[in-house]
Amino acid sequence: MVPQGNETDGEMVLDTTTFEQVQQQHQQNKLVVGYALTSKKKKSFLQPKLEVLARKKGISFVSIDQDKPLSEQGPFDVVLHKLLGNEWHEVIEDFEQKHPEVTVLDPPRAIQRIYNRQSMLQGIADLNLADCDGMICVPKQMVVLKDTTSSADEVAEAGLKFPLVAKPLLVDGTAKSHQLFLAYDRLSLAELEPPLVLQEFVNHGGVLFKVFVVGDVIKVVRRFSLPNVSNCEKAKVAGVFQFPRVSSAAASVDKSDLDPRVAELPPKPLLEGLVRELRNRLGLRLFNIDIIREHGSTDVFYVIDINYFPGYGKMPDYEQVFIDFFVNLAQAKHNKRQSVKSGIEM
Ligand SMILES: Nc1ncnc2c1ncn2[C@@H]1O[C@H](COP(=O)(O)OP(=O)(O)OP(=O)(O)O)[C@@H](O)[C@H]1O
Ligand SMILES: O=P(O)(O)O[C@H]1[C@H](OP(=O)(O)O)[C@@H](OP(=O)(O)O)[C@@H](O)[C@@H](O)[C@@H]1OP(=O)(O)O
Ligand SMILES: [Mg+2]
Ligand SMILES: [Mg+2]
Repeated sequence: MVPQGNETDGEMVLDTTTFEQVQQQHQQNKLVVGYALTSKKKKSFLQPKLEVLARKKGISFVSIDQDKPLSEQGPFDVVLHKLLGNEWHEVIEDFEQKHPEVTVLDPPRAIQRIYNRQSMLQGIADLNLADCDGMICVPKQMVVLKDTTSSADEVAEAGLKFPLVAKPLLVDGTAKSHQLFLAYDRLSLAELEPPLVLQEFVNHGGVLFKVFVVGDVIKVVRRFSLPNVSNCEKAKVAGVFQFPRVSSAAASVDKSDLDPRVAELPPKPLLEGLVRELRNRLGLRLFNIDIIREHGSTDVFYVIDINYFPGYGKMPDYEQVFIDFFVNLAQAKHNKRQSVKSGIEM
């Protein structure tokens, strides 16, 4: 039996499958996906439509009990996880080592790399994307670990131009790690709280492209972003200003309301090349990339952010995309088992 969704205090509860039932499903060659997600993520991702489609394909979602040893639960074919804290990553890492037969989405070490806004973007500017109909850059940036007062000189030495976006260095899932500021001048840097990265603000016409990745599948949506900063504004304004979180709004932007030069999606070959390279380099299968087009250009793009297991509930058709993804995982596992078996029989 596949777990049934119940509404309790507005929250989906999907953990009614018993240990015996999980074992039974596993023996019947079905795919069992163990999940360890924050309640917010559980609610946005494990929606009823996903559950219905999954049930039809013999895929079941089973809640992982964080208070019990992971190895004593399941057996799982896939472990899907996004929780706060390093402790959890240690648990998953240990589990991965002991259970190489289980697909862990995704490996903690790979996730940790993009939870740091410095290592997140490292290497992107050097990717080999020739013949991909465009150019991928990253904004110039530097890390400030302690004293923001002395960082004004370092900013000048590094050749960074104001205004600068100040972003908390570590993304730890808290609201604070998404609290960004725009600093217009040297003096204002003293008001910022390290550790952070200071990144050049790139004018991009107020539209951002969210590129969602699920295994081999790529889906792009447009979101509103911050407007351009004019030269006049740069000359007149001083101080630091907190960013509104415009780009994580639930709704995508309608293309018809925008200047076509701004709204045009990045070329498909460029996105495919970028995602292929990033998937391999980062070792992640579930992530999204925030990309902006340099204002006035048609083919120069900047990667400004990468997120692990982002808000897929906002990706069109995410339910079917995930079902296909899981079905392919099950098929690949089956093929592997068969080839091992025939190897033994030969
Ligand atoms: N270098 C930049 N130049 C121009 N705009 C930027 C830049 N960096 C960030 N922004 C704007 O600020 C928003 C938030 O920045 P960023 O995506 O890095 O933060 P975040 O907290 O990781 O966001 P998310 O909710 O996507 O995880 C971007 O979506 C974009 O609108
Ligand atoms: O809040 P949403 O569900 O939309 O998802 C957001 C997600 O929050 P959640 O993982 O707690 O859900 C964020 O994760 P943390 O960095 O805070 O870990 C980050 O990935 C955002 O970029 C996602 O928004 P998106 O960029 O996809 O619009
Ligand atoms: Mg972002
Ligand atoms: Mg982010």
